[in-house]
Amino acid sequence: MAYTSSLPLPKHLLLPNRRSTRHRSSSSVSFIPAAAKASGVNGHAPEKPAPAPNGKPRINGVNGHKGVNGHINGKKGVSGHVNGHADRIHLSVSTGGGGSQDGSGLRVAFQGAPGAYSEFAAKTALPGCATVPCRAFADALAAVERGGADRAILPVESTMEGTALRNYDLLLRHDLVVAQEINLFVHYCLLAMPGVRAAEVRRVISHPMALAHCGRALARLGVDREPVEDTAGAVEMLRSNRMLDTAAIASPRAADLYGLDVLAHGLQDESWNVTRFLLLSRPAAAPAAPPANADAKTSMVVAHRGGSMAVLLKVLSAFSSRNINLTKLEVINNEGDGGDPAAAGAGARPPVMILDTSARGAPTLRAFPHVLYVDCAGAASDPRVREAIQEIEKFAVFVRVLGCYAADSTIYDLQ
Ligand SMILES: O=C(O)C(=O)C[C@]1(C(=O)O)C=C[C@@H](O)C=C1
Repeated sequence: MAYTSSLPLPKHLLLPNRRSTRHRSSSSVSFIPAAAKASGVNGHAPEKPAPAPNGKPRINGVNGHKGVNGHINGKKGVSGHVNGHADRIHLSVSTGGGGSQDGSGLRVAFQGAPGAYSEFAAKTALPGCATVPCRAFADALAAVERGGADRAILPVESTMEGTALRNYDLLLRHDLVVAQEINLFVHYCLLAMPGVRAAEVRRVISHPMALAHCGRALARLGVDREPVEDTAGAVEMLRSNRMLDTAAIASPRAADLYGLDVLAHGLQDESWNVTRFLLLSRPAAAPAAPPANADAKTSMVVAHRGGSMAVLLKVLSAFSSRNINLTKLEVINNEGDGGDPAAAGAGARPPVMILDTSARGAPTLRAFPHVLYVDCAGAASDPRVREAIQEIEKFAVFVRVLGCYAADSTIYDLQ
């Protein structure tokens, strides 16, 4: 499993590949904001912060992280620095596509039933939006492509899981761009039908990620685990089937929404559990460039011929020579098989499929065994970022810019 870490702890910079598949490796450096962690005590989540000016609860991010290239991203936050840490407020983001600042008029597709974390993330990013439940993330993305929704929301990394490669795979197959990012604190609760006691629970159902994130607590409970489509879907299932020997892992909000009892709070193995979501849009309906007062971020995927170390150095040099900070770097390789899954044998992961929208005519899906996922500070229109991409294009097989949007280091706490 890939691992995502937060700065500024140097030991987090180079992390082992924990993915169990033999032929694909993935290693990442990725920076979900770490400010609140730094201010927490003994690994416990810090006290709940005052609500942000827009009424959303927030945990302040740090704007003083050291980046991969050692460059310090020391730009001023909206309210200035304290000891090098910026107390940032939520950046307002132009929603484009006819929506207003708070997203009213926009339909946001999410995976799961009402009450899923993805829906909360959408509603936090765009409080005025209408949410559209979908069975799977693929359906949410397809809804946007077909015009049935204006945005899709996709969890792409978490502090416990690292990069959600399954969702990057989806993103790359679609002609959609990143319009906005949002970080959400994920608190898991154990929910059961009213009156059911913890000792009566024999089985726990939830989204596979939620079950994985709560592995230790579930082992202590000694219960069976069963994966279902999403956390809120598990709660809905419990309710509609009046299951009395089963509990669900979901949010406290889902408990309210479906009228279930909360048997336990904070079930996750790590108290610090943040998920980063991306809001995706059709390219034509994406917001214009981020507002001038916002720090911009550009996401891209770089496909190359392999020989990762040399390529990696060249990519890093393209950015560091221009003093551009990286906020994410994920290396994906099919190892030892030249990228040929047939030669690699059973268990090999197929190459990454990326929709190439650059050519004239219909976009085509292309297969690449070696790719890098890169997020850098700065707008795609910034001459330094443009030049860095042009330099990378000289040695890469293919580069696709996935979006340029306002960087948001705020972590929202919906507890
Ligand atoms: O099932 C949900 O509630 C979701 O929004 C999905 C999802 C995920 O896919 O990672 C999102 C965040 C949580 O970590 C658990 C599950």
